[in-house]
Amino acid sequence: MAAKPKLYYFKGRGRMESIRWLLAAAGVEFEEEFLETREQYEKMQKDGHLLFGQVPLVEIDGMMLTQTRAILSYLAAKYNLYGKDLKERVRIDMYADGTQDLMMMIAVAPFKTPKEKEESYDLILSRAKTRYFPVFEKILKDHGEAFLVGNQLSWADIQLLEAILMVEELSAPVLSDFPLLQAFKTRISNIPTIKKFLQPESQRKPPPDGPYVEVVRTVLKF
Ligand SMILES: N[C@@H](CCC(=O)N[C@@H](CS)C(=O)NCC(=O)O)C(=O)O
Repeated sequence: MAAKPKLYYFKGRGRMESIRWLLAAAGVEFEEEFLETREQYEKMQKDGHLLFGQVPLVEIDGMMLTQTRAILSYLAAKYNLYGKDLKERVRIDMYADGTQDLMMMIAVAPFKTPKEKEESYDLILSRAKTRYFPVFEKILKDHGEAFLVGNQLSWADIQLLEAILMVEELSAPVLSDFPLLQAFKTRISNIPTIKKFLQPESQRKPPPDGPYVEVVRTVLKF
């Protein structure tokens, strides 16, 4: 049996969380090593596994992979979550890049000053409601299927659910004007592997708190 993928990152969401989501949705078990000290990070640098000196790092199929998007597209292809042809694939890429942009705005906000943080959250909610959610509502309407692309689950669906839940943590309810997205959320949340990942005991990480922000600052020295 192939070794389980191993994820090297902080004990929090950041750039690794979408990778955790994709593996979990694919029903793949994974191990994690958490970065907690500067020494650990320096050792990883010395070992030469961090291509550009950065995490996420994922050990899988005999490879040490970095660069979040490269890792996500490898996993999407490997676990049949990347459409049936190039045209589906490029739409999945567009949708996943869009939700990733929105989620990165949320991920960096806790590292800002309280005033900047407040402004960021206002901007995120406005972007979610006026830029991203209307687009996905229309895609679901025009496509008329249970999924964003084609007629089977893809990386785009998984990441959109992740993004919706992150925005809802900032201000629920955010989907009242988006009935198709509300139904999509219910539908995708009930896929058994995803339902399992949404349980409290899973490897899904909570929203960042003060101690997490401090660990990241200490390890990365900023
Ligand atoms: N483009 C890279 C960016 C990775 C990145 O910025 N990682 C941060 C932690 S979330 C890091 O390792 N920063 C240390 C540094 O840039 O020196 C990716 O998407 O994986």
